[in-house]
Amino acid sequence: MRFNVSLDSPPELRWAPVGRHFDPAFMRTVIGHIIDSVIPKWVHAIIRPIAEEIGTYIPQPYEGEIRGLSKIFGINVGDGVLLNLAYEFTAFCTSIVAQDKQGNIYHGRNMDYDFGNYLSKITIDVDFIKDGQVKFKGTTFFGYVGLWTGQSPHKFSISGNERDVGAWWENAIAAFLARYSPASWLIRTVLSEADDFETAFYMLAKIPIIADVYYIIGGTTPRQGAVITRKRRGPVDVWPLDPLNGGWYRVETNYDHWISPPPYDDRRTPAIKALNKTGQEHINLNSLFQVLSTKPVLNKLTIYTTLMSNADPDKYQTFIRTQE
Ligand SMILES: CCCCCCCCCCCCCCCC(=O)NCCO
Repeated sequence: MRFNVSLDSPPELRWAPVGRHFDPAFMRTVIGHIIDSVIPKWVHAIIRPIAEEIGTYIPQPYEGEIRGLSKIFGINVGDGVLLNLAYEFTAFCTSIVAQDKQGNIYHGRNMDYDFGNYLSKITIDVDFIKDGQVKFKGTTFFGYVGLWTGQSPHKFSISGNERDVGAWWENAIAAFLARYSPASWLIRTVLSEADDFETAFYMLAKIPIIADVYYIIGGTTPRQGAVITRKRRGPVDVWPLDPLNGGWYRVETNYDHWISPPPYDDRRTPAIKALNKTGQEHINLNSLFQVLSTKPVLNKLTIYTTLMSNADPDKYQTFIRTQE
């Protein structure tokens, strides 16, 4: 499903046209289920009242959008905030950035997460419109205002993958109260504000965030692609494309690239094998889709696959993948 969201409308009102396509009762079922499963009871009890004071802690447009969405769904705004901070160790994603022989950059990602039976029904592609133009695109679960996947047309694309966060809530809430950005909000902020690949890269590497993450960025010209491994206050590692030395792609799952993935969750090796079999001369959005469809890169938790080619933004496309 693809929707337009107008950045020229006030944040509190801009999601209302999308809301008309979803049943609020179904949304409340999804929200209740995820809150009960994901948010520790102690976090819910302590943070919900704080989260209700959202104007104090949350910058625009996120504050207004979460307030507006909570009204549409008929839920407590504190719950709306908490769900928008959700960042889970059960998220197992794969992102790939690759360059073909002509220097074109392709970027794809699988979003693997629990609750696929619900979340596949509220996965949406959004064109964020400013002054009649698409300012940026993104893929999200309706109600989740951050972006884990998005593109600034003709400039760059970004995906985010979870980095081992363990029991992250405590530190994340502390960092949030110190006004660090949630990792998915930083992706959206960069899509909205960065004028070029270099600025986007710098912002993703440097701006403080509330939890560790991998940012995968692709550009429009040769060698514009990298995996940025982040801790809260800055970069741990930057792993750029290096096509002249065989590095025509980078695969990031949920483990530091310089460490072997655990044998019980090795999606990296099958992805690398599939990319090598494809070859740089045959990489394009179709073959990238095939790589992202190789098991276990594609697995029972995969909710969606998004494909992006920044020089050709009309090709931005998301496929729902939920498996039986
Ligand atoms: C204002 C109401 C909010 C309603 C939100 C409804 C659905 C939200 C579902 C939240 C799911 C969070 C997904 C995060 C996955 C993740 O951490 N990915 C890490 C990157 O791969």
